[in-house]
Amino acid sequence: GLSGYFGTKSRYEEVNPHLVSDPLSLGPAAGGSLPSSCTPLQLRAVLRHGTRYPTAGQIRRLGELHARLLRRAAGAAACPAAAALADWPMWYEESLDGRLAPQGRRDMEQLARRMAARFPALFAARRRLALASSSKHRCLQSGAAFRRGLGPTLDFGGDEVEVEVNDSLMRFFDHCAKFVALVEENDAAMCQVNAFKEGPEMKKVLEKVASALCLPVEELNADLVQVAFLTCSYELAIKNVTSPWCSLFSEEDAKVLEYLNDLKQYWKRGYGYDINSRSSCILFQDIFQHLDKAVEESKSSKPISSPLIVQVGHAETLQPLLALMGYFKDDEPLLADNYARHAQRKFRSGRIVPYAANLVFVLYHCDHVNASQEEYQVQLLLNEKPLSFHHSNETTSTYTGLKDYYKDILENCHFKEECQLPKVNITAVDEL
Ligand SMILES: O=P(O)(O)O[C@@H]1[C@@H](OP(=O)(O)O)[C@H](OP(=O)(O)O)[C@H](O)[C@H](OP(=O)(O)O)[C@H]1OP(=O)(O)O
Repeated sequence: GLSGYFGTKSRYEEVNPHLVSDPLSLGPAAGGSLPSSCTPLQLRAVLRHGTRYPTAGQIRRLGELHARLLRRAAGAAACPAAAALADWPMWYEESLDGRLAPQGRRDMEQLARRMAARFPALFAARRRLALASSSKHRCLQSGAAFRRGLGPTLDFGGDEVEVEVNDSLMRFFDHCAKFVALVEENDAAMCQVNAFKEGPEMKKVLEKVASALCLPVEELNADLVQVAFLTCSYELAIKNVTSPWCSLFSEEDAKVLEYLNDLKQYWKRGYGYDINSRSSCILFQDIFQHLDKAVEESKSSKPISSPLIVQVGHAETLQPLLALMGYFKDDEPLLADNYARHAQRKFRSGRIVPYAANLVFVLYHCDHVNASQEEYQVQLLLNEKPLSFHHSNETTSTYTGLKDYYKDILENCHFKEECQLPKVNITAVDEL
């Protein structure tokens, strides 16, 4: 099927297929677990919102393409694919603009229930849950759904869904002037993405789609073909149906369109430019400040003030953070002209940040089993699967070992300085 190639529009089930038959299953047991003398002290989760509707811009494009097919279908010659799509009811309205879909609420409720089942001691009654979110509607709604998923038996301080808006941590990219000016608002920054849209792989896809739709190829462009592919992904994620839009694409085409989406993620949120990941150091440091605090409290036998911290953001919250930490980095950059060389790449956004993606830091306190064992240990889970630490290749690390590995970021990455616009007016991409 095509569903493995939907990039950031992938269902969470793509990375955890066992959830299809049982949404509450914890899946295969993760290796490398800690001894029973270790108890979790703090859990910090950074989530992407659940399944959402397309953004207004994409809905507008889809409307345009659909209208074109309607006009085409009114013409003389028979063209079955175009006729089928002209008949397809265009039900997306611009007002849906990236809002959380009902499936997105379920994504979050179920994720919360699995997390609680995985860490029963932390999610026990009367533990404090600090819940924060980006100001976007889909994230606030995701936060509320997550909390609802924890259910009435867990007492997190009454019924009111208190989700704190925290854009400085969840939308740090908006507040980073250097990122906004040099990447977000700089057309030249996306030159690899734009070059790929005009390149030979996309040209082939365009010609195939144009021929299936009996349209002159000049009437199509990469953005319209991409929206057709996106619609296939949205219909599956939101409505769980295989839409007629999917029939326009083969698996080969899907791989090309996945690469197009990954190129955007790479240059806007990943390794493409340093500022993409550096802008997230404010979030990275916040995570370690809270871990530090929990260690201090534990050392002085105080109750942990924030045992559970859950924050809901975007693909563009998680992806830069993972890049800052060095995950999913290929030897070669993703470029318009090295599609073929990247068939086995690590950077596949559908595997990293599907809907409801989650990165979880768990801090443990371990009673001394022997003198050499460190008291504080950490585990990292991405989409509920252990991530190996780069410094050890293991799935658990001593807290001091982890801090030592990221010492430079923790000490020398300052959001304000990193995000300051350079005094000279640079917009050339090679100077970024
Ligand atoms: O779906 P698109 O192409 O409109 O892009 C989304 C962005 O919309 P925009 O291009 O600014 O209109 C959208 O931007 P806003 O937050 O709406 O400003 C997000 O960046 C979204 O990521 P996520 O789904 O919230 O994790 C973006 O989605 P992904 O690129 O993460 O799939």
